[in-house]
Amino acid sequence: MNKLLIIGAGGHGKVVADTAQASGKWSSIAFLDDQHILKKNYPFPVLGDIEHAFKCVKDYNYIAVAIGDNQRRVNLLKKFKDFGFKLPAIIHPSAVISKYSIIDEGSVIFANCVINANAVISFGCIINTACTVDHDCILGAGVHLSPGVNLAGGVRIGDFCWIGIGATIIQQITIDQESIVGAGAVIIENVPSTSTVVGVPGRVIKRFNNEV
Ligand SMILES: CC(=O)SCCNC(=O)CCNC(=O)[C@H](O)C(C)(C)COP(=O)(O)OP(=O)(O)OC[C@H]1O[C@@H](n2cnc3c(N)ncnc32)[C@H](O)[C@@H]1OP(=O)(O)O
Repeated sequence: MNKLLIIGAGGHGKVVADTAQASGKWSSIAFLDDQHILKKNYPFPVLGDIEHAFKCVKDYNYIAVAIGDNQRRVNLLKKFKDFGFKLPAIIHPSAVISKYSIIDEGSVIFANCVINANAVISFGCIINTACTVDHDCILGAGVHLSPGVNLAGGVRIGDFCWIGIGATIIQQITIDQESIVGAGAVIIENVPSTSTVVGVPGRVIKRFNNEV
């Protein structure tokens, strides 16, 4: 039977567990969290801290990392993969996924998302509730689309970008790596790497964590 460990028992972890359970692919689901003493009243057990994973590989063959920090999530996924865990793509049954799209391992796709033809969701992405990713979009590793993000056709998003809740990105735009798009922004021009962009239309307010 397939058994799933989830690293991180916070809010995002709850939704990952709920999504995994809804997908019906796991006979057993449990969490690991470094603050496991605080995590009572979860519908799934919290077995111990994150290091405990290395003792669980014989009992739990799959692992998901439910940590919001994009770089840390990807680093942990790679570490657990090297150790012998399988990394599932966890997809809610209400999501509509084109058979011509690619969803890489370690990614999660929550309820009511639509992923259209030729889209690529790379390693360790979070496609949060009710996002649409249209045809030919390419998302790098560790991208997080917050709830309700809409990407038009052919959008490219670099590694470790975070796109805020309700943002909209028009067709053929490139958002370079490690950038942040603010909640509700409408992006109509390419965004350079390590930028923070907010507003309608989007404007860069920070680069390399400094004001511009
Ligand atoms: C399931 C989940 O919960 S997933 C998580 C969903 N959450 C989100 O999507 C949150 C997205 N985060 C944001 O939008 C944030 O405001 C960020 C990341 C864009 C900016 O955060 P910070 O870097 O801390 O910027 P800060 O708060 O200092 O704001 C800087 C300026 O930008 C403005 N600003 C910040 N965010 C926005 C926004 N989304 N739209 C318009 N203006 C904004 C601020 O008002 C401020 O303006 P001022 O200088 O004129 O006062």
